[in-house]
Amino acid sequence: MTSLSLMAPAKLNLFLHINAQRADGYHELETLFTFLDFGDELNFTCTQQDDIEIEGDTGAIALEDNLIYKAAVALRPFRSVETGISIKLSKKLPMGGGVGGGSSDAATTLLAINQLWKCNLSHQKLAEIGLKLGADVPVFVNGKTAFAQGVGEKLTAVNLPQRWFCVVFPNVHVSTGAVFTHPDLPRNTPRLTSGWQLANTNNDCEALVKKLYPEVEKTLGWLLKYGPTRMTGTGACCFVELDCATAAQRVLDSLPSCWQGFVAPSTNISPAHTQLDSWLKMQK
Ligand SMILES: C[C@@](CO)(OP(=O)(O)O)[C@H](O)COP(=O)(O)OP(=O)(O)OC[C@H]1O[C@@H](n2ccc(N)nc2=O)[C@H](O)[C@@H]1O
Ligand SMILES: Nc1ncnc2c1ncn2[C@@H]1O[C@H](COP(=O)(O)OP(=O)(O)O)[C@@H](O)[C@H]1O
Repeated sequence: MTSLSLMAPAKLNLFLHINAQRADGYHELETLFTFLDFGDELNFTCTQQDDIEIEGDTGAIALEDNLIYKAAVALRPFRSVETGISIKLSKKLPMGGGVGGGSSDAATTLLAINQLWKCNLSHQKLAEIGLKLGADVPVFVNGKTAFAQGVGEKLTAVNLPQRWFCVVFPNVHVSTGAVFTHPDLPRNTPRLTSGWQLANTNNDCEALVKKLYPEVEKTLGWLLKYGPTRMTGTGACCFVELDCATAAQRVLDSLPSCWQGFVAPSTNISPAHTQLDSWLKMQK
């Protein structure tokens, strides 16, 4: 049966400004998303049974709560072949880490099953479907480094120079919802009207998350000696930007054993899109 393997890459928020809160509780953001050439691995295979199976590193997440499953269910109405799907997940990204692990898995699932079930949906349509699964899903479906506004769905592609990052996960799970519903979260950063200089930006969630999770504050302090350091999304992952792989690896090698981490280069095009393009060429 036809099969397809794609990465679900990590994302970093190089900055994250919160401008306002909408009536529905979601927040208007301005953020700069970039992808890393590192992430979960998903293998998709069409099956004779008319069901959606997920195996591998699903952790404690129930099938119906898994964003991979939700993405597959969302595409079932558009299926034009009589097959089910079996999905093997190899998890590399920390859950609830601010690197978009769940959202990226969902987006990669939409991209892959759109092909295998011959749904023939545009990426615009997949992004609309993805937005219902999570605010971060559209940027992964779109697959380009982007300045994002709205809740994260209004995307303007940008090209950034490649940088190397060491990303550290201080082993605390930060709930995105808990941060966004916290009374102390700043929600009134003025919108960027004429572009941005990274030096004049920040992550508006950082001060609150440092207060709620001292381990995050410790991680940011430890990384600071190596270079410009920031928390991604609502955390808990923090990153330091470096000039080359060697410098990034040196940071990882000196990481305290109580923390996890990885190093990877940034990429303006999501690896999932690069892999999908190669797969499509081979189908011709
Ligand atoms: C904060 C960001 C920044 O990129 O990333 P993470 O830290 O999650 O990686 C995203 O906006 C997260 O996107 P995502 O992780 O898909 O969040 P969702 O599941 O849509 O929302 C989880 C909860 O976060 C809050 N939320 C999320 C996005 C947003 N623009 N405003 C919000 O208020 C809402 O309370 C929502 O119920
Ligand atoms: N396949 C999945 N991988 C990771 N998290 C998932 C998955 N499916 C559902 N989730 C849930 O989504 C949450 C993380 O969503 P995600 O978009 O990855 O945010 P973050 O960027 O904070 O990791 C996790 O707390 C987890 O409960």
